[in-house]
Amino acid sequence: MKQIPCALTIAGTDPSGGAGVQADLKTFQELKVYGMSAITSIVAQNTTGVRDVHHIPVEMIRQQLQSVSEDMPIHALKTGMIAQKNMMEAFKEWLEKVDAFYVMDPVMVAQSGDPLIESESREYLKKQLLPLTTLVTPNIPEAEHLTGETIETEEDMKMAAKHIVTDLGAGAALVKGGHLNGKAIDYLFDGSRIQSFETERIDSANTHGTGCTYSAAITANLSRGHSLGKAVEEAKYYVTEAIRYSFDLGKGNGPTNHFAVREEVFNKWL
Ligand SMILES: Nc1ncnc2c1ncn2[C@@H]1O[C@H](COP(=O)(O)OP(=O)(O)O)[C@@H](O)[C@H]1O
Ligand SMILES: Cc1ncc(COP(=O)(O)O)c(N)n1
Repeated sequence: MKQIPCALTIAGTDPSGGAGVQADLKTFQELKVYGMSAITSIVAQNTTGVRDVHHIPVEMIRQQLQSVSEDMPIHALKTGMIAQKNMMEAFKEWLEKVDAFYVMDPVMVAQSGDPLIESESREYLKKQLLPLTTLVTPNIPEAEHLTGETIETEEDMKMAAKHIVTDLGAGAALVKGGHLNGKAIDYLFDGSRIQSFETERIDSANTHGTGCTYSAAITANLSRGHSLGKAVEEAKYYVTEAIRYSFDLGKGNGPTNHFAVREEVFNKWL
C-alpha cells in the first residue's frame, strides 16, 4: 500500500488561526499530507499584532522532536519561528539525525512589526541552520538581513537569492516579492538557475500568514516527491488563491483562505 506523505512543522502558534503552526497544519491538510507539529513558542496574537509570547523550555522542544522522529516517518519538515539560540541548537542537533527535505521560513518579524526572534539567534540561524536547508524562503526584509544588502528591484532580488545560496550555503533560496510594489513576483535560485514565479498583485490587506502558508505548501509538495520547481510552482498557486479568496476576519490583516483551491468550496466563495 502507498504511504501517505508526512510533513512536520516546527514553529510558534497563532490562536487566531492565521499564521504559525495553525496555518501550517491547515495547509498540510488541504494538500492531503499527514501533518505534524512541534511548538517552539506560544504566541498571544491575532490579526492586529502580538500581545505576549511564552517560550517553550528547550528540553520540551527536544522531547517533542524526539517523540515525532522516533515513531513517525518525516518526508519533509519546515521551521517557522524559532526565537532563541538554545532552541536552534537543540533543533540542529536533532536535524543532523533526520533524513528529510528541510524548508526554512526565516521568520524574524510579524507583519504587524512585532519581533519574533531574538537578535543573537539571527546570526545562529544564518551561520548554522541555513547551510542545512533544502530551501529558504525569505521575504524582502529577511533577505536584506541575511545578505546585508538593500533590495529595491527585481535585479536585487535575484542577486540576493544567488548570494544566499552561493555565499551563505543554503540549498536553494526563494526570495519573495510580497513587500515590493507591482506584480507579486518571487525568484528561486537552486544553485544553477534562476526561475521566477509571477502573479498579479491582489488588492487585499488580508495577508496575515501568507509566508507561513506558502512555505508549508512547498513543504507539503516536497513531501509528496515533487521537484523543487514544481513544489514552488504549485505552492505559489495555493497561496495566491488563498489571498484572492481571503477572509475579512478580524480588525487587522485578515487570514488566508485554505479552502480556496478546493473546487466545491471555491465556488461557494465566488
Ligand atoms: N497582495 C498580494 N497579491 C498576490 N500575491 C501576494 C500578495 N502579497 C504577497 N503575495 C505573495 O505571497 C507570498 C508570500 O510573500 P510575502 O508577503 O513576501 O511573505 P511574508 O508573509 O513572509 O512577508 C509570495 O508569493 C508573494 O509574492
Ligand atoms: C508564530 C508566528 N509565526 C510566523 C508569523 C509570521 O507570519 P506571516 O506569514 O504573516 O509573515 C507569525 N505572525 N506568527
